[in-house]
Amino acid sequence: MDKLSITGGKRLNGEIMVSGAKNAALPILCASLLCSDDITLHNVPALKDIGTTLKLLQQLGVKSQQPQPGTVTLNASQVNSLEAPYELVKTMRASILVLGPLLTRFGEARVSLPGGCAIGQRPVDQHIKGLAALGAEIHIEHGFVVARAKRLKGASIRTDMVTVTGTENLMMAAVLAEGRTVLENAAREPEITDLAELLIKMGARIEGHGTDRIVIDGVERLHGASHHIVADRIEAGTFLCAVGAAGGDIMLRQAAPDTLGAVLDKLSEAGVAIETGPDWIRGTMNRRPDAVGFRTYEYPAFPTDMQAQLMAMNTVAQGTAVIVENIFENRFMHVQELRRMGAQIDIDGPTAVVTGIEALSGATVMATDLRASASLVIAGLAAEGTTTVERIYHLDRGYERMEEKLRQVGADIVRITEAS
Ligand SMILES: CC(=O)N[C@H]1[C@@H](OP(=O)(O)OP(=O)(O)OC[C@H]2O[C@@H](n3ccc(=O)[nH]c3=O)[C@H](O)[C@@H]2O)O[C@H](CO)[C@@H](O)[C@@H]1O
Ligand SMILES: C=C(OP(=O)(O)O)C(=O)O
Repeated sequence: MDKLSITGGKRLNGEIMVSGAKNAALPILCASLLCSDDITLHNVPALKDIGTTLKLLQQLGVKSQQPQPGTVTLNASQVNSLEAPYELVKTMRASILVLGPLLTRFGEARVSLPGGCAIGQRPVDQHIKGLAALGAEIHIEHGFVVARAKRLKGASIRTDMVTVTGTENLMMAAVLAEGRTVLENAAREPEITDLAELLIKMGARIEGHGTDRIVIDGVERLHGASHHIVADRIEAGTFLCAVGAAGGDIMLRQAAPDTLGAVLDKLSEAGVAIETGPDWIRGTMNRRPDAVGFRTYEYPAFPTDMQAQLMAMNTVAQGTAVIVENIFENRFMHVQELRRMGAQIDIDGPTAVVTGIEALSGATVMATDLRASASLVIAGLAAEGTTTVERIYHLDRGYERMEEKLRQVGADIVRITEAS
């Protein structure tokens, strides 16, 4: 299993190209199931989760080609299976995103229930409730969500909480339903907007994406389209936290600063000088950061997917930060690993109190989930001595060549590949 070895204390200086967003690319790949023409996608990041999704789509009968790095063409004219098996779904919860498209286009779908995941229970009851409201006969059978409907019928759906993949699944189901669907309490994440923009290019009639009320008028069929995936705001935010913790001056190219408002505000508050242009963000840090407290909420508030990384920066800040995780009930697993490096963090339920110290000390730590892994890399970059981050397969799910990108800006970081 691969590990990363990081010798901390190097300032980060130079340019990094931001990749396409994992969380936009995953639903968009699944949207290819909605028509029988070619869907061509650009700026698709080379990630393990993308590979898993392509494998799942191939098992369903979708043909895919990658004419050049970052470009994928998908064709779902010969779908021959309507089942997403446990073996693939268990490795990636986003596999649930084939449910809406398969059901609405083919009238049937069997998708394995994703397992309980590291960061929380993450049920899919709202996906099920929404599809039932659209007229699906839907139940759980032998660990699978089994859904059937001759043709879905538009309905008004208000989810009990804001759910990102829930909104995406229901939006994809509604585009081919008969009549109007109104999604109330919809998620407003930029990845929802990116998916809606692709669907509109495919002929869907959608309004209100980017707000909490999305109105979809179903159409008979969709057609081929091409689309450029939006920049990964979480990857960009992760590199900015790294510069906040380790110091330096980095320029992020191909970024989408307008999707990162809450994160850029917090970094500025911590003392990182932030400059932005239409597609770039520059972050400069010449001193120890100031502690910054924050609470995670749905977009446009501070994202849960950045909680661990900003916590890592806070471990070396001046002062004390209070951090509240409101989205997932078990998303502090990086804390005990950060403590191994000397971090002072107390946890009480969803609240973490971080008292900054002058310097962390390198240690061997274990990555437990995707963003926890990123926080350990940030801590390693800021620490004295060498940090070994084990189990980085989590990191490879969501960061494209992270160690190469960091090396490019002067970090001392290497991947150690060992036979498992
Ligand atoms: C592939 C993808 O885009 N993943 C993102 C997506 O995950 P994901 O879409 O799984 O997260 P949700 O927005 O659905 O989850 C929000 C909250 O709602 C709960 N919930 C959700 C659905 C449901 O049917 N029932 C229910 O109780 C969840 O347990 C969680 O507490 O949004 C999360 C919140 O921004 C991010 O951390 C993930 O990176
Ligand atoms: C939690 C995440 O992803 P997923 O929903 O795919 O587990 C993430 O991207 O931080």
